[in-house]
Amino acid sequence: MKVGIIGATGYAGGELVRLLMGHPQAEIVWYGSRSYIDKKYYEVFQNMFQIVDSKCLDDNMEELAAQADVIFTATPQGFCASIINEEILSKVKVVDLSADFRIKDVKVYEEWYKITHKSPQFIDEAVYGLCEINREDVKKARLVANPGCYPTCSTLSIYPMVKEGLIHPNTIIIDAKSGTSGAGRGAKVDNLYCEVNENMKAYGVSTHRHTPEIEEQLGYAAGEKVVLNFTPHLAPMNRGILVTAYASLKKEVTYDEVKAVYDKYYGTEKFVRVLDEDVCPQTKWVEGSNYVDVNFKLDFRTNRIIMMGAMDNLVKGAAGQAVQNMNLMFGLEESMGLCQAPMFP
Ligand SMILES: NC(=O)C1=CN([C@@H]2O[C@H](COP(=O)(O)OP(=O)(O)OC[C@H]3O[C@@H](n4cnc5c(N)ncnc54)[C@H](OP(=O)(O)O)[C@@H]3O)[C@@H](O)[C@H]2O)C=CC1
Ligand SMILES: CC(=O)N[C@@H](CCC(=O)OP(=O)(O)O)C(=O)O
Repeated sequence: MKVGIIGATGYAGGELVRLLMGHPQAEIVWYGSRSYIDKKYYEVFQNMFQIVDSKCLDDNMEELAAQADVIFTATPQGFCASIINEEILSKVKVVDLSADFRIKDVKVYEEWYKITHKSPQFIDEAVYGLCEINREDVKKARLVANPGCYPTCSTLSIYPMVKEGLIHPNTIIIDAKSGTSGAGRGAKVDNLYCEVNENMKAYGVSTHRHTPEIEEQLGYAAGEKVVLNFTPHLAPMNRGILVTAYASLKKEVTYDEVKAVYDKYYGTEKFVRVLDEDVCPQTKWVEGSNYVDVNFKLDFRTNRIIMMGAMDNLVKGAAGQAVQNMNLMFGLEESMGLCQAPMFP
């Protein structure tokens, strides 16, 4: 399968290259860039020295669509929507890592992202690529909206409880932490070493753009509109997302009952691991892998449940999930190229 990556010189694009190098059916034919056109790819990422000798190319989607079977857009918000058209989609499948096609209500997208959507006509068709939940639709898709990093970890951690109607969805509070690679490779003062190292800070409090994405996905599970609190924090680590979410229980439940619910949804899932009782997910246990570790704790004193999740933002939160989607779209084994065990320590 011939693969083109627009935004191959970013963190998510770089991770796509790393994963696809180990994919037995994929050959990268286009290393797309905006700032490094004609430079060798390994000059941008020296970890690819003597591994990738190709040059970076521009973002000519028409030419790329003629050469590739699948295109990944690992580009800023608004880019994919600005270049997609019917001709491209008739020739090639597209997995967009940005948020352009994740939110079904274009007004909500424009309000939270502060940009005008350039291709609203494709929003309905796009499939939200949370593989464990939308697998059958992904298999038939031409255009997949790869979920956001926080929404992947948050939704998978909470989904079984909402779907089974065991919690009041409007009491959900999500506290999340991310490593700095989640912010991309672009230079920003907030992400300088001295600002991040030995420091923890909340950001986007009550305004983070992943809020409506999580609300929409949990809303489908609940069968009703969901409104929740989501607070992200920047953590002094390269990779990883940790979610701790709280919600009120609708009725008394036992550990075994809730464990059975998580096993019902994830027992046969390769990439979602429901940990043993009292084991809390850690970012280090999933680093470099496509796994999401989830678990929960019942707090009988407050009649609330605490739901936890950990994953690597660049793998299951971006490039790994994008490859998982590609595998489904092309009828390949879903885990192909994604079986790396997590790195530790
Ligand atoms: N980092 C993460 O953990 C996650 C990221 N995402 C999403 O993936 C996308 C990429 O993120 P990330 O890799 O972190 O960002 P980076 O800033 O690291 O990379 C952005 C990439 O897009 C390219 N680019 C920027 N502007 C343009 C443009 N106008 N035309 C064409 N290419 C352009 C850059 O090219 P160049 O360097 O050559 O200028 C670079 O390759 C974003 O939509 C992000 O929200 C989703 C989930 C997780
Ligand atoms: C640490 C950090 O800054 N993280 C980014 C999330 C990046 C991301 O995943 O963006 P999309 O999912 O929307 O494409 C942020 O909070 O904006």
